[in-house]
Amino acid sequence: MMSPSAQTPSPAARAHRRRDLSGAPFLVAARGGRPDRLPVWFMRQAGRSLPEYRALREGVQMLDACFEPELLAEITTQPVRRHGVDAAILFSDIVVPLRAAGLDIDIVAGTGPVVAEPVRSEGAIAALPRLDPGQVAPVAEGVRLLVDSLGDVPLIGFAGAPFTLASYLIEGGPSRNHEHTKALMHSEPALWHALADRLADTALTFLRAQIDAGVDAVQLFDSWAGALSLRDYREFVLPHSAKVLAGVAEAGIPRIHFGVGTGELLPAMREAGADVVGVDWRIPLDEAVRRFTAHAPDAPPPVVQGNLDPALLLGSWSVVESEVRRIVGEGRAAAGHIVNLGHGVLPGTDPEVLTRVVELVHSL
Ligand SMILES: Cc1c2[nH]c(c1CCC(=O)O)Cc1[nH]c(c(CCC(=O)O)c1C)Cc1[nH]c(c(CCC(=O)O)c1C)Cc1[nH]c(c(C)c1CCC(=O)O)C2
Repeated sequence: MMSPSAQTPSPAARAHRRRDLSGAPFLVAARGGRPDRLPVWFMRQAGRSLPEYRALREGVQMLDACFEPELLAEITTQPVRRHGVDAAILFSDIVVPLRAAGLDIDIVAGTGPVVAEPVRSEGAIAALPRLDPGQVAPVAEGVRLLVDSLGDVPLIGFAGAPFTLASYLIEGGPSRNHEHTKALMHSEPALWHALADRLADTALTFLRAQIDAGVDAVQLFDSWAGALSLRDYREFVLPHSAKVLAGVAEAGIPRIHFGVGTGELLPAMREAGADVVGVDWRIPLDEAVRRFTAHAPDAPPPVVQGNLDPALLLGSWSVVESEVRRIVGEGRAAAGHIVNLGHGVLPGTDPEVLTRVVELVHSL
């Protein structure tokens, strides 16, 4: 058995490990092209909707699973094998880098991330541990296993954006109104910016580790940004998300930026530096394109991802089919369209329905 250093190529060598999948439909569309078939994948495609996921996770804590290379690689691969999607997304979580850095944060099943001590003071922010790339080495190892095993299916890495991460830390767990976060943002802006900047650095370190290990694209999840006004988003959030997206630009791989309830924020989210913007189900894709173009007429034509309402997958197939056809039609207004849901797969979703959506999209 070679020593780890002999097995682990240098970051430069690892960066060259990236597969040449430039012809893959997901990457062609992400770069604003028209592939020979419409690409489709699903946010949270790995997860409790799959019996094989539930079997594998039996008795394994969520965050422990995220630090076991072979396990996270298998979980990532399950939806690719079952549905024939055009991209894999790394099985991880937005709180993984915080846990890796030593923060006392956990995931409560059915609820989400919970921190022992909400982060609301200058001292608590200063005490936040900084992430060392070595602390996410098991995730990077999982990426390398996937790069070697996924064949021509691109692998998407991801991180949580500063605002969404900050909300979990400040609120102490999931929050409907993010009131403590907004209060701190407005009453102690210097403190807010210090926290958001620290979280931007954490996201950057986590993404760079995934990129060096060979992911083909990255997605920045700012899931809860839709809670903000455009004014607050631009003042308090955009600069920090922009730091993350700019920080990974040199890798030359597509950067997807996504949030929920972001209809008013979409042009600003693209301005933050995204190559692709993920759109939720509340706004038609052609309307989203109109907003991008109105906001930045001289920018390159936008690439969009989405935007089927995940809840519809639990209803009748005839509705799903007509909605997918509508979304594909509206997506033609963009330079490139990656079909996806408008948010993650809901746990009670029948996996067969997801497979049928892939077949339908590939037939259009
Ligand atoms: C907000 C957010 C989180 N984590 C994430 C986000 C942004 C994506 C989104 O908005 O849906 C990122 C994430 N977390 C997970 C994925 C799936 C990755 C993949 O499909 O391979 C993704 C993309 C695994 C997970 N992360 C989590 C699960 C459920 C854990 C389980 O299996 O019990 C999974 C599969 C836990 C988690 N983690 C988080 C929440 C809110 C929850 C609870 C979800 C629930 O219980 O309904 C925080």
